[in-house]
Amino acid sequence: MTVTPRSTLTTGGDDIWEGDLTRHSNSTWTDDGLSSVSLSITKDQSSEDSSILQSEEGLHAYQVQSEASYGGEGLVKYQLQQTMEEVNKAKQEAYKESLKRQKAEMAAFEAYMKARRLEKLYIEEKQQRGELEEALRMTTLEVQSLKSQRDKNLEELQRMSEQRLAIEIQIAKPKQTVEELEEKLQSAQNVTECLQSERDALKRECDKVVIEAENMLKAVTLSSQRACCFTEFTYTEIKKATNNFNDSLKIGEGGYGSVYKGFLHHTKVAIKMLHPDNYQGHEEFYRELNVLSKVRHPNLVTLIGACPEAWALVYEFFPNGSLEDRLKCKDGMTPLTWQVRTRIASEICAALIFLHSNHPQTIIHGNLKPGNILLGANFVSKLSDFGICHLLHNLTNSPESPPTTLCHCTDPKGTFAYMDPEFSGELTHHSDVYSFGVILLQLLTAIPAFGIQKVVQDALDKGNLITVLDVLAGEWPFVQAKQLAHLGLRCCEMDRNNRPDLASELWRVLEPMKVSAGVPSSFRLAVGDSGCVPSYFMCPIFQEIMRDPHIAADGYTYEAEALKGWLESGNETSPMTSLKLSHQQLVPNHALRSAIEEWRRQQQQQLSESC
Ligand SMILES: Nc1ncnc2c1ncn2[C@@H]1O[C@H](COP(=O)(O)OP(=O)(O)OP(=O)(O)O)[C@@H](O)[C@H]1O
Repeated sequence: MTVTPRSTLTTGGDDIWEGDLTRHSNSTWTDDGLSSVSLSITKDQSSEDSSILQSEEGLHAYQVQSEASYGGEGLVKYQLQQTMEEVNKAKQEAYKESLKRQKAEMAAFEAYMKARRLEKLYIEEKQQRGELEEALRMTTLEVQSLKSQRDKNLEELQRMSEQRLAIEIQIAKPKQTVEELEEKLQSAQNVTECLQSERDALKRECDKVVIEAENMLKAVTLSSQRACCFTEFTYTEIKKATNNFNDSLKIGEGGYGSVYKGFLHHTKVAIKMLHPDNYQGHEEFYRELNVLSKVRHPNLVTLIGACPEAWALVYEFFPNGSLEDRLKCKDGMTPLTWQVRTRIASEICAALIFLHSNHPQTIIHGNLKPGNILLGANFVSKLSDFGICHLLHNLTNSPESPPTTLCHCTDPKGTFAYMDPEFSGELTHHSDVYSFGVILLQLLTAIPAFGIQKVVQDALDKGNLITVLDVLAGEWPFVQAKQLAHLGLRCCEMDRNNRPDLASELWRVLEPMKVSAGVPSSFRLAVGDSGCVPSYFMCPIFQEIMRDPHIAADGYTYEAEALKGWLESGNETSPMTSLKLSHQQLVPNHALRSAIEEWRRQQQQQLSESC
């Protein structure tokens, strides 16, 4: 290979090679350098050779000259030897020169190689520099774009802070308004509190006045009631009648208080004393007095009198206790026959129809249960305990038609198992129908009230009603018992509107049952006597409207004169039941008397109006 290097090599600006060389060599080049070198120097070879030639020519000239001068062989030889030595010397010199040149050549070559390596490095560096410059350019671009983004962000930030400032200003305004409003609210609250305390003071004053007025009204009512409806007893009389509230005379205990058996004016009575802890008792006292002094019915308990001083109510005494006691056969009491039970069902139904159709105020009993059905002589049943009953104004309905929509809003007060499950603060006549249904089922079965509907329903479904009928009642006529069971269950319907109507549905079934049960029919119930004299105003003996009604030992009310005559003529039995009377004392029936008088007044008024 022939290499012609450039005249000047520059690395980083430094000259590394100078000269003008022409060389022939048999060398092998690689990128890393020279692997083998075989150089022949052409330029100076000619001058070397010429000096050798020149030496040989000089030797020859010398030989000629010395042969000429000395003409002898020894001298020539000597001169030749001298010359040869010189030639050898010259050759050695030439050889040394050649070696020197070769060395210089090698140095030059090495320098060249170095220059090549440097050049390569330079190219690489240059390439790297280009790449770096490109990267730098890209980075610069990126930086510029980031800068512009940053500028934008800064602008946005600036805008946002301006907005924030504006919002803060806006917020500050409502805050101020809120503070102002709060101040106003506070002052309004202060005014309200002042007004409230004034109102409370006024309300207290008003309540006081109302209570005073009510008390005055009650006092007036009481005094007018005293005059015609009941006898007033003193506390001393009550105390004496109960033998100083002797426990042995206590016959019952209820929500209102204790009930004592007692003797007042030689008459056996039941005295209901208010329990000291019963704060609602005063209300109940007036309510019961109010109802029982105005409403009369043979199957409603008769109130004989009261002792307002002791909050005591005095009733006719019921020797046969309550229906509850009887159904439980308490203290070995003889059980009630199915006939008596049937009659009791019809009597209580009649009493309820009477209460519900009362005019102008419908009366909802609200606490119907066997404990509040008292049994007099011959087991005539009477509804008692009107302490929580409700009077609903019934101005639109006629006296005969029971109301369908009237209701009274109250807290639940009755006994749970007898309470209308639909009761949600509204008491209507349907509530009494429900309780009556439970009583009907109890008359049939004598089992506890709670869950009785399910027991009877199951028995009916299985066709074995007979298994749940109270065997102590005797042999129930099965068809009648089944009819009563169905009636009882219908009364206990959850939905009020599905319960039967007492007057149109129940009474139609119960009245014929009562007759077929063999109960004396001479004492007709008021139900259905529309336009006529109520049957219970009539004396069963004289068959006239009573003027001085009195209760006899058999529990029925007679005209006093008629019964006295009956007894004086030697009779010791009841004119109604033909059974022996336990005693011959008569208790005035004030309530019935005032009802008759009121009825008479109305009749006269109607008569004079029609004239
Ligand atoms: N006139 C009466 N003759 C005989 N016993 C009576 C008489 N009145 C009440 N009793 C008996 O006293 C018991 C309690 O009476 P009553 O139910 O009237 O009291 P109460 O305090 O009104 O009870 P509650 O409000 O819880 O029904 C009755 O179950 C009954 O056994």
